Amino acid sequence: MSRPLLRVAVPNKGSLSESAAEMLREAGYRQRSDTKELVLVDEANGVEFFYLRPRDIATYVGEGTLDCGITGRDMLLDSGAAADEVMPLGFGASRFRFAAPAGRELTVADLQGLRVATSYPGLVRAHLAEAGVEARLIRLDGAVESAIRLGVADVIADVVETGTTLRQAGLALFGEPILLSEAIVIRRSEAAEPEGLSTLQRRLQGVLVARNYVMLDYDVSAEALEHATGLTPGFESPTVSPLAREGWYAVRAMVRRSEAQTIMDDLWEVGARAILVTDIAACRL
Ligand SMILES: Nc1ncnc2c1ncn2[C@@H]1O[C@H](COP(=O)(O)OP(=O)(O)OP(=O)(O)O)[C@@H](O)[C@H]1O
Ligand SMILES: O=P(O)(O)OC[C@H]1O[C@H](OP(=O)(O)OP(=O)(O)O)[C@H](O)[C@@H]1O
Ligand SMILES: [Mg+2]
Repeated sequence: MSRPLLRVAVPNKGSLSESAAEMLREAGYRQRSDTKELVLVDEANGVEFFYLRPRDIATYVGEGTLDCGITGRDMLLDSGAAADEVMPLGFGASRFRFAAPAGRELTVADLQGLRVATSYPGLVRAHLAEAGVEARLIRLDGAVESAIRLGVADVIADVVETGTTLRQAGLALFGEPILLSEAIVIRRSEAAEPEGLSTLQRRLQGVLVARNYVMLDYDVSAEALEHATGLTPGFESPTVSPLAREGWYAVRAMVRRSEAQTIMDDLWEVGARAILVTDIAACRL
């Protein structure tokens, strides 16, 4: 008997869509070749992908019509849907912040009675309630940075990545970040774990590791072995094998890609030689 397909929501447009599809491809799944396709069945991997607006994904997953999905943490929390984050995906990072015309020194307490424009009213309402501030929310679909200049709001709350859009609108940030967001996998709250979700998660985790880690190999003498392996402890522990040459060892360990060059310098200093770095194509840890 064939297993039911895992039904996965993927952003069809916007900031997250390309990176999400790329990550799923790296995890071995088929992805659509035409951006107009709405559904793609990957029979061999037991998954069916539904391409939906990122903002709607939490609703589908929360209602249980789809098993899981990829969306932004900010969108999940804004939606109020009965869905939970199961893993962060390391792309689509942004901050959700208040901004006002540059030079207007404000704090969150000053928002009492002011008009706040945003595309994320759920998120802002919850944040203001926690701060005990009552403001009037003006819900806009996008291009929120224009709301102040056009006279419909006093301040805005919006997604900030580089800050370029804010600066161009003559706005400046104030207050603490409301949220640090990134792309995440979500599933329905308080429901049995969908069959196949743990495989999807392991595959995506494998992509994250392959992206963020490299394999380091080197040769080292018995005297320097302890010092060298201290620099490369690996995940569990490094693989140490004796070399044909008496008193020498080959060591293999995973290290963070961002730290590889510094670790190579340090290994050289303690006497390691033939230090090699190779990419990891895929992994399950
Ligand atoms: N520079 C960015 N601009 C907008 N969203 C970003 C950015 N970087 C990351 N994100 C994340 O992407 C998601 C927003 O996606 P998207 O921009 O596709 O939605 P949207 O603004 O509602 O749609 P659209 O802009 O197509 O109307 C959010 O989770 C957000 O945090
Ligand atoms: O800090 P930055 O790098 O400038 O990026 C943030 C901007 O990008 C997003 O807009 P998007 O392109 O999604 O358009 P939208 O406002 O219509 O959603 C977001 O809403 C900000 O406006
Ligand atoms: Mg947008």
